[in-house]
Amino acid sequence: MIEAVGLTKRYGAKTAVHNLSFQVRPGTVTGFLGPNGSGKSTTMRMILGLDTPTSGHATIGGRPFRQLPNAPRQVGALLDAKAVHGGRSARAHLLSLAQLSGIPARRVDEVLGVVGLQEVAGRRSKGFSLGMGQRLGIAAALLGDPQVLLFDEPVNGLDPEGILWVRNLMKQLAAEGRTVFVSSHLMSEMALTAEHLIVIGRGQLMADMPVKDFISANSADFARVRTPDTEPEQREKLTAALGAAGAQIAPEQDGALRVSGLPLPRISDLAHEAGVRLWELSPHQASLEEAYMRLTQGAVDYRSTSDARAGLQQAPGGHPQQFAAPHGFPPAQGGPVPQGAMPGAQPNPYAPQGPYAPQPAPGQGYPPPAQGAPVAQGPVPGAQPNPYAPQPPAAPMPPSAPADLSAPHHEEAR
Ligand SMILES: Nc1ncnc2c1ncn2[C@@H]1O[C@H](COP(=O)(O)OP(=O)(O)OP(=O)(O)O)[C@@H](O)[C@H]1O
Repeated sequence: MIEAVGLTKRYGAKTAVHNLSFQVRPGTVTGFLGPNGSGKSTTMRMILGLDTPTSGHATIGGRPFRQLPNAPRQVGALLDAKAVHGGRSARAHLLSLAQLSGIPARRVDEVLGVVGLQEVAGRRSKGFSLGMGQRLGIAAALLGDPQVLLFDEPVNGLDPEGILWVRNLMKQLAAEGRTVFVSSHLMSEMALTAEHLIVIGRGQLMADMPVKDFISANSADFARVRTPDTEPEQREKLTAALGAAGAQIAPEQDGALRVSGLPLPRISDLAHEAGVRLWELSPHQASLEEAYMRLTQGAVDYRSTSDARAGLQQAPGGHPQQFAAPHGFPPAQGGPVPQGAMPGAQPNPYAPQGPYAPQPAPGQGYPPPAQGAPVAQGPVPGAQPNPYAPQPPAAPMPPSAPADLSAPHHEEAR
């Protein structure tokens, strides 16, 4: 199990991680989500002993990473797939890591097979594509057959076949009882891979719960309701009846209505009472992506400005901006939801609310959005990109015992 207790990291005036506490349990894939710059990589680096917390601590199996006996046999990590000596072949790179950790050379060929790089094992890694580099990084993480695995954006640059492979690999590793902690920006992928989520925004915990609870806590279920296209007065009658009953209504681009706040049978009854025929009445649940956007929209540091050309796309009979989706929220199925166009419609049903809306830290408001470009990702000066590097004298590696990879997994790391 991985545990963070009150983890805080400040870089000068910048608080990258603030008082973060969570546990990552074995047996499930735990997704680690947050907008760019929210502190995911910093948190992972602190867990792996590559960054020192300003306060708080992180443990793996109850011990700080640097105090783990033979850490590479217990913990595997992919932080930066580019942190590889490009002049070495894939096999030579893995062999050098294996030798440092007392892992037998035969394991190198095993992991090359697992990640599908056998054919190119003799090629220098500097000629590798992004996806091949990711596979090599995953191979390095698996080398010690560890019980605890951390992956920072493992599907970066992978093609659909590669993404499916990573998904199945993560699930398989978790099904074997391992602790799997994986960050990603691909929400649809996380929805398929993770069972549990830890979401941070501006370095602070925003949610720690099963994926299904996260979606229902951060999304409003809604109904799509459609009246006969040929009879616009039916749509108006229904809108009035539903509005009077307390529903929130927003028109969808294809002419249907998005209705929330009323159960489906009640919508049906109200339509019946108003003498309105329905062509469609269907239940919808928001996706993980919608729920995530809704939760984190107040904690995004880097936003694109809208394209001036959008102003040229005049909506029929309306102002161009009426068709702009709320900031940071994807268009609903079937197209963007025009806001404020219907009488009685909620202008923005996606505004943060409820217990999971982001809150500033005590005594510390959210800092204003950072100016300028995001800090480039990659090896941070002074940080060690390779968790398998020999430990400093303060935390000496124990003598490398001849590895027996068929031995039972180390319980203390679980
Ligand atoms: N070595 C450093 N020095 C100064 N600031 C840093 C350093 N490392 C990270 N930061 C800052 O800390 C914040 C968190 O960065 P971090 O890389 O942990 O975020 P992230 O969630 O992993 O982002 P992304 O999703 O874009 O990879 C950012 O504002 C970043 O600029």
